[in-house]
This record gives sequence, C-alpha cells and structure tokens, in this order.
Amino acid sequence: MQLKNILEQIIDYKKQEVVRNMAEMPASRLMKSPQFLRTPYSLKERLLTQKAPGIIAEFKRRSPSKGVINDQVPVQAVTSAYTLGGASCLSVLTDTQFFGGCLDDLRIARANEIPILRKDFIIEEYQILEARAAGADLILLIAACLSATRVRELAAYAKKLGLETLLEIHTEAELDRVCPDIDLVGINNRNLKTFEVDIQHSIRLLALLPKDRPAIAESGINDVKVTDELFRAGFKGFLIGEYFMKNQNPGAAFNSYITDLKALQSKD
Ligand SMILES: O=C(O)c1ccccc1NCC(=O)[C@H](O)[C@H](O)COP(=O)(O)O
Repeated sequence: MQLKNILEQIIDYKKQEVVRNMAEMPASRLMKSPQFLRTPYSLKERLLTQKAPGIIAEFKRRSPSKGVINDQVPVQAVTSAYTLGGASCLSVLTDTQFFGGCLDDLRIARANEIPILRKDFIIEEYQILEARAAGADLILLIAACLSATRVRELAAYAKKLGLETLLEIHTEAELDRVCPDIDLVGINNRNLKTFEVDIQHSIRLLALLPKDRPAIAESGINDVKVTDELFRAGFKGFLIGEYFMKNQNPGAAFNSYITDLKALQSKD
C-alpha cells in the first residue's frame, strides 16, 4: 500500500478536526461573534490599485517541510511590525497539528487594520464561518484537495459571509477550479506532494490565468530579485512566510526586504 502524501494526511486530520470543533462550538454560537459587525477589507481591490508589489506577510511557527521555524516570537509583535512596515495583507496559519498555529493567533492579529488571510486547509463551510468569526478577511482554498464543485460551493459561501477567496493552484489541470466567486488566484511555487520549489513553473502557469483577478506567487520566495522578476512577469502579490519567520526578529527581516526591494525597483 502506498503511503499518503502530506497533503492527504493533513486533509484526513482536518475531516476529524472539523467534526470535533463543530461539536465544541456550534455554528449558531460562531455567528454571534462581534466580528460579524465589521466590514472585511478587500485584498483584491488593494492589489488591483497599488503600483508596487503587495507583500502578504505570513506568521508561521513551523511547517511539514521545515519543522520548527520560529516558536519564540509573539504573534502580536510580528504582525504589527509587518503592518507598520507596509505589508498589503497578513497571512496567519491557524492549523495547530502541522503548523503550530491557532484561531487565537488570528484574533490577536486582527488588531491590525489590514486584510488578513486565514491560512488553513478548508474543506467545510464551517471553517469559513470560523474564519469570519475570528476576524479574517479572506480564506484560502487549495485546488489540490477540492473538486471543482466544492470550490464553487465554498467560494460562494465565503462571498455570502463577505469574505474574499484566494484559490491556490499548482498545476495546469487545476485551472478548471477558477470560478466567478474566486477573487484572487495563487500559484504555489512549492509542490505540496514533494516540497520541491520552482519559481519558473509559476511564471509558465501565470500566462494561463484569467487577467481580471490579481495573481499571487506563493512559497519559497527568499530573494528580492525573484520578487522583482515575478512582479515584472505580472504577479501582484507575494506570499512570504519562512524567509521572515526564520529570523529572531521577523519584523526587522520584513523591513529590510522592503527596503531592498524598493532600492532594486528604483534603479529603473
Ligand atoms: O510549508 C509547508 O511545508 C507546507 C506543507 C504542506 C502544505 C502547505 C505548506 N505550506 C503552506 C504554505 O503555502 C506556505 O506557508 C506559504 O505559501 C508561505 O511559504 P514560505 O514563504 O515558503 O514559508
């Protein structure tokens, strides 16, 4: 029998986790969260109007590919430093089992007045409700673990709750998951089955994406020259986690990245 890849293992775990969470915190209670009174921020609008690359700065303690990255820094300090430094959006990993995050991290990050992505493995509407109740502005759907029908249903539910959806794809075959309720399309440079990172793969796929939605380059970005190359190719947003988080002071790492990127781009 073939061993399950990491994505399959995560999804198996999520199916049980959702059942447990629904029993502990019924949807009716989630709907009473004061977060439902706020109007979510739009990352799509932000990226379509801004001229510079939009950095989606991630708070990520550990990952299946890298193990512990940084479990010593407080979410509040890091996310406010990212925000003050000019991030376009925050990405908060809320998965506990594989990434060491939680929904409380997102609730704390909500003190910042910029869009926040709930970064998790969403397979059920209930998780979108959790995201809204915790203060997220957008959710991630990963094409590799959802059928086209489920992407349509989940993105429609997110829209109904006022949230945007970032659809993550990695292969050409997954392009059929892009539907009208998808607001942003991300191309993951990392193959989640092998962990291999290939930036050129993303540039090739970009040409096939719909032009009316901002494209986001995700994973393995650790060089301003690469960000600049991807921006020139047409990517508007850049999801960066490990490169910032592996530093003792992720906010300072973010600031020097932005300074170097601006310096590089001002040379033209
Ligand atoms: O990062 C992993 O090892 C991983 C494994 C399995 C599924 C998802 C995984 N990562 C989630 C992400 O997509 C990244 O956190 C995000 O794109 C940022 O990537 P990076 O800048 O390389 O931390």
